[in-house]
Amino acid sequence: MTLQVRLTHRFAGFDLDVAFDAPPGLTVLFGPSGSGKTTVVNTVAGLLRPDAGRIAVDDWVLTDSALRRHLPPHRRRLGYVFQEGRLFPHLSVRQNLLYGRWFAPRDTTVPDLDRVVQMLGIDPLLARRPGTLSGGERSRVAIGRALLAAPRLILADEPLAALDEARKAEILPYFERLRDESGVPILYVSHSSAEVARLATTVVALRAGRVAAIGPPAQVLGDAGAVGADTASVLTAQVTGHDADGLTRLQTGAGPVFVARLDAPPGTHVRLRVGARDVILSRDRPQGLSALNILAGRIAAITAEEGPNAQVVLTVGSDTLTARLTRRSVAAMGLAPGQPCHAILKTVAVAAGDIGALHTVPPAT
Ligand SMILES: Nc1ncnc2c1ncn2[C@@H]1O[C@H](COP(=O)(O)OP(=O)(O)OP(=O)(O)O)[C@@H](O)[C@H]1O
Repeated sequence: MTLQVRLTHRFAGFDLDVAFDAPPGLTVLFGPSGSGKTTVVNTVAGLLRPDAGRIAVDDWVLTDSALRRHLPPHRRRLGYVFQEGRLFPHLSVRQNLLYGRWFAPRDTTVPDLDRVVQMLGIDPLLARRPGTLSGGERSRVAIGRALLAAPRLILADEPLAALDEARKAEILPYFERLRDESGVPILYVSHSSAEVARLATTVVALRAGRVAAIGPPAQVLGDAGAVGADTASVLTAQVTGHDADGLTRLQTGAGPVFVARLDAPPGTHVRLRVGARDVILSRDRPQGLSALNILAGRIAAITAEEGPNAQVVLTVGSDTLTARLTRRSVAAMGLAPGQPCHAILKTVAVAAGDIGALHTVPPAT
């Protein structure tokens, strides 16, 4: 199933004109405050009727201004996951989950409650009321409720924004499962490039009401025109072992990388996020540095930014790595496309772990 969005809408002082497809998997709408993310989501949800446009999931048309079709929100077959879950406080977790089913049409196969409960690890919570749950537990219940409505599309509007880092880390794997197992496109709004690197199958970067870039996270996060100062790279790697001093060894296409111990067995595939500001370049292989993570690559492109900085894009193995440095440094080092170069990574974040085979939730039809 693919969500197709084409829409134009004008508010006083704001002009939205976007077109994108969200294929199966998780599509992040990513952009700064005021770029139009919520307006797009509200239009897809049916809460806002756009001036013009067409929104469809395959041939299920939600909005088509030319046909004057605009389905009301409750007939759109959407599952919602909001900040804090927005659960009903007077109902138990079980009743909240079953509430989702009311929205599933009679002729659809609703995912099995037990399977969803197992997938989200919420079995011990079923008899409790939302008021007694942690923020992360509430989010998991909200994901379950959305799935049990047998939706054709899941909308998640900054679902982690209200959670602290520890709770975010707890809930992210469940969004990965949802992405990998629900079979339903997920449209996910976020400000956070870390969430994009970890979760996105596709990124739609919005800027001032327009699509600035669309593509896989490695491509869009490396595009300064699309994501501004937050440029980052996504590298693919595989866990090769755990060392006695508490570090985990990973193999990238351009050499080994060490990170703080990762709770994942050898062979696990992970995505690494490296901010462009966290990369230092050296023409020669540096010696005597405290940095552990040094990758050998080749300069693919150098782009001047506005102001004193430039972006240098390296090919490292089959990935690309972007470094931000001053134009003065680029000139002083005599950097040019095609040259071999070493990248010293000051900080490496593990963005996503392979979570292995899990109980499959049958796709909603
Ligand atoms: N009902 C409305 N009437 C007038 N202007 C609106 C309305 N809703 C949104 N806007 C304007 O449209 C622009 C885009 O807003 P929107 O909420 O879609 O941005 P956003 O990317 O979701 O921002 P944030 O990340 O802060 O939630 C803003 O300039 C906002 O002020």
